Amino acid sequence: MSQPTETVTSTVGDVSKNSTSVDPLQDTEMFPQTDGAPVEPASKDLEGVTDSYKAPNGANGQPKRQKKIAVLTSGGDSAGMNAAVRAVVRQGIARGCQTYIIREGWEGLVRGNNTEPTPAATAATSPALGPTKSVSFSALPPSQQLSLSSGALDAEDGSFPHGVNYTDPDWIAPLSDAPLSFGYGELLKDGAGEGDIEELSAHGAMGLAIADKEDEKGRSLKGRYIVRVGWDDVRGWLGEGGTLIGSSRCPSFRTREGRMKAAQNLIKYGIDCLAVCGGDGSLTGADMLRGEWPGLVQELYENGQIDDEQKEAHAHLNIVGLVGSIDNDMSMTDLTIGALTALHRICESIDSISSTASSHSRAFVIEVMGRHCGWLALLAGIATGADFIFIPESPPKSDDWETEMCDLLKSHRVVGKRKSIVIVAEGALDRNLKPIKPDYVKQILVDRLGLDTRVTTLGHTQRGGKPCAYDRILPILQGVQAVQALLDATPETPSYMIGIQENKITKVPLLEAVAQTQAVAAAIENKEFDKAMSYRDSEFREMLQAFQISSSLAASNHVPDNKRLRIGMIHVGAPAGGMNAATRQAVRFCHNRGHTPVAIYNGFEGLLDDNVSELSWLRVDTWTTRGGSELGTNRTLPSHDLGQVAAAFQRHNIDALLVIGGFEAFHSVLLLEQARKAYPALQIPMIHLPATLSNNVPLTDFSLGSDTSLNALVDACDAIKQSASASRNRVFVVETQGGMSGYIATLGGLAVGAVLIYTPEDGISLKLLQQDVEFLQKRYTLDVKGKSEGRLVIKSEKSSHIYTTETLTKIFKEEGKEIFDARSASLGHTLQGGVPSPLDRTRAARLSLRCMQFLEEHAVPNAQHLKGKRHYSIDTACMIAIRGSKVVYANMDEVLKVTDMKLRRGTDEWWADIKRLAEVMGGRSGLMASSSRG
Ligand SMILES: Nc1ncnc2c1ncn2[C@@H]1O[C@H](COP(=O)(O)OP(=O)(O)OP(=O)(O)O)[C@@H](O)[C@H]1O
Ligand SMILES: O=P(O)(O)OC[C@H]1O[C@](O)(CO)[C@@H](O)[C@@H]1O
Ligand SMILES: [Mg+2]
Repeated sequence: MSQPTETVTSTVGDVSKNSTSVDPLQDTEMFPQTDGAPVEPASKDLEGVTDSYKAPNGANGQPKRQKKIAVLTSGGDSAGMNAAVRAVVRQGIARGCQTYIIREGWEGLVRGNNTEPTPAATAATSPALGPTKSVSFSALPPSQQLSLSSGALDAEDGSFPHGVNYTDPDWIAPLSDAPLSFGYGELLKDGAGEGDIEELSAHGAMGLAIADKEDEKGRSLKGRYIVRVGWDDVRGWLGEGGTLIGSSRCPSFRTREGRMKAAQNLIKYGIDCLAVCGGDGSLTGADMLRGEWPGLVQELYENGQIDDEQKEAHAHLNIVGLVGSIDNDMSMTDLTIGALTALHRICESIDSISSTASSHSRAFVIEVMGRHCGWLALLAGIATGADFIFIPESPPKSDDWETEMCDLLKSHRVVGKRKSIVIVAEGALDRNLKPIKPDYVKQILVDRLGLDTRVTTLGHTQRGGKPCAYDRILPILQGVQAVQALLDATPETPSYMIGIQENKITKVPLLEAVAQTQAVAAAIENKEFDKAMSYRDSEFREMLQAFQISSSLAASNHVPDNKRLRIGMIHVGAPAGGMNAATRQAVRFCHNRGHTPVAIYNGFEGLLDDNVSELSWLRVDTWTTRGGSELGTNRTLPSHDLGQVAAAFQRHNIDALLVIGGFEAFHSVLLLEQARKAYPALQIPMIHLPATLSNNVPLTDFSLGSDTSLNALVDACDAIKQSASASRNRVFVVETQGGMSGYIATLGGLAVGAVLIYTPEDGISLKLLQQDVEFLQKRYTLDVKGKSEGRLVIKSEKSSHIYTTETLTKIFKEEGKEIFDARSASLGHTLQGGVPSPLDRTRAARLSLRCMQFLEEHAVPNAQHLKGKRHYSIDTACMIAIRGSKVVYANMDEVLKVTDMKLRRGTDEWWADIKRLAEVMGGRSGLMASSSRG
């Protein structure tokens, strides 16, 4: 990973100069100053913080400072920010740090705390431990309190796989050593902000009633922006939309004076590590604060606002960025926290609009968010099968885009399409940088095509609502790595931004990511659109290509007649979300290139019955949104009758084969490849596109359908947890599908905050059950009486033959005694999901396009007439796989090497370590860790 260059530094420098002029519309002052008073001189008194922890001694016998980590959310809110805050807080505590939240983004940091906490608020609650337990970290070896190396850093490209080493028992700080709650969590969750209990009380009984609701102990957040939090303060936050700690656009932080106040407040509270979750602007601000830090500290010292000790202790500030923004506009990461949830909201809306559009044969012009980035519009276009999109990075090709658009929509109408959907990104531009606005687009459609057209602006509905599964998992994985990056930071290391590339959590220098993001905007401003696209990640470019191919009916891309292929498409195994979207993209590719898409219905059984036909462009139009399998699928393998399968390929002149499905689909390609020698008709290129909710296909990190399934699980578990919480003291054992793979249980468990997860990989033993019961008893005992949270235990269906879901539930019920109760729920086939998730739809389109390109590259036309004259190497019978940060084609030999054919799963499941992480985040590891080791 290259370090930021000087040019990059000067780019950022320019931004800071320009940014002193604040756009009043962008940065509305949200919070009137409460007293207008300047921030008081910093004192070392840790106002409102009760734990008088004994810092352990360092090597020289002097007390060591315990790390203090604060987290804030800034810029436009996005779903998943709460999960990020929860992850930073819990991971920070698990690593022996003190944790703080900063309310209202940079604004809160500039303001600091103007009020003292009420006496009640100073009492940290940890019922079993007494109200103000001192935190004794002397029990921990010193190495655990400061920089712990992940050991998993991939030196090659500066990124690391998912793991901090969760399996190391010494890694985790005992949870019982720290106060579980400081009491503010519930207030924040209930939406309390600047309430003023005294003032409300002055308004009589009504006021009191409201005040009572805010906090029965008289706690208030008024004037308090830097708030100490404990483990339980962030409980129940995973499923909440927006950001519970508040966000803002803060004009004063754009000024040095504002950042000076922020620095003073950080020092005042002894905070030396800061995690910032926000968009490009917020992270630019973070980078500026870190860059200016030495100067700010010096100035505070010279002004007498901090003393020698503080100056020395705060010579460096460690900052890490988590990218939270629905726009997905940050460079050097594939996805930002919240972008996928916004895509969920958009797809829900456009799916609904589509049915009414079709009923009335109407056109709809839909505006989606994205000030400078077309990701939402592009992905929504693919996921919903829209006809035309406008995005800032890639404006329509011609200056006369009106004609370009009308021609395309007309071509769709000519083949019989009843509806027309045009998606316009908020920041859409033409090639001359003139904004393209929905009303104008509508007028064109009415005037030129005579279409009955409506405009819908989705607005802030896109930013709201509960996070999808991925926007819970991603912020947890990234939040954990953010804490790691903070603990690993030295004065010499740059500030990092935690990102993701395909399925690999990465850390990249913040400065570089910010500079590249700004370079996209600059390229657009300079009308260098190719350059702007080149700065977006490769996924973005492939998605655009997939969209263009799927919506164009032009013959201009047709290959010459003698290169045209008949490409077979078949579904094998159980249905999975995204199978139909993948097939649609494959069919559209064929039409775009002049090939013939040949559908094989009902799997290999159907092939033997000659249940085969060609698919038209229009026939697959609505398939993006359809769950299940439109072709029909079953588990029959070609080995059922290999000879007849080969004969059928010959009869139908199949030149190449796309196989979409799970483990059986992989097995089918393997069998077909192995039979190539015996049957010349099988001498065709073939590719497997993994699709199964179990995600048990070896080698690939993800199969289509697994995201849909996780979302179905999350929805169900949210409802179950609500019931469990309402009934108090209740544990729910939730059974998931997944065959011999614990993927759904593990990732689902992480996403819903399950306290225990059982998988076939790890199995269940009596000893484990005893420990788990002990943990549950401990955990419920620590809850504030009458306020117990419902807790979830996720059990994969094949975790144990003996300890079935029913048995487990009975054991928990019996052993819970008066402390907790137990119930069970089995999710069964609901996990196949209804409507496929946007991630599965778009991933399907992208991977399917790659598969078709692979087949086109390797196939020869009229394969069946060249019997015996062709010999394909094993490299032409492949699986397309997402592997770490890459999409790869792996031949059957390569796949076999990492396959356990008996257990029908991979031998190197990338997520194995995530179960340990889920145990950390659910509290089991910390609570069961001994505080007496040393
Ligand atoms: N150049 C800058 N210098 C200092 N602070 C900045 C700078 N740019 C932004 N900030 C701070 O970050 C805040 C949020 O920035 P912005 O409004 O650009 O949103 P964002 O973080 O990009 O998120 P999103 O675009 O997703 O809404 C600003 O109000 C300001 O306080
Ligand atoms: O909520 P606000 O402050 O009006 O900001 C809206 C903007 O924020 C975003 O949602 C995120 O940057 C943009 O897509 C949108 O233009
Ligand atoms: Mg932004």
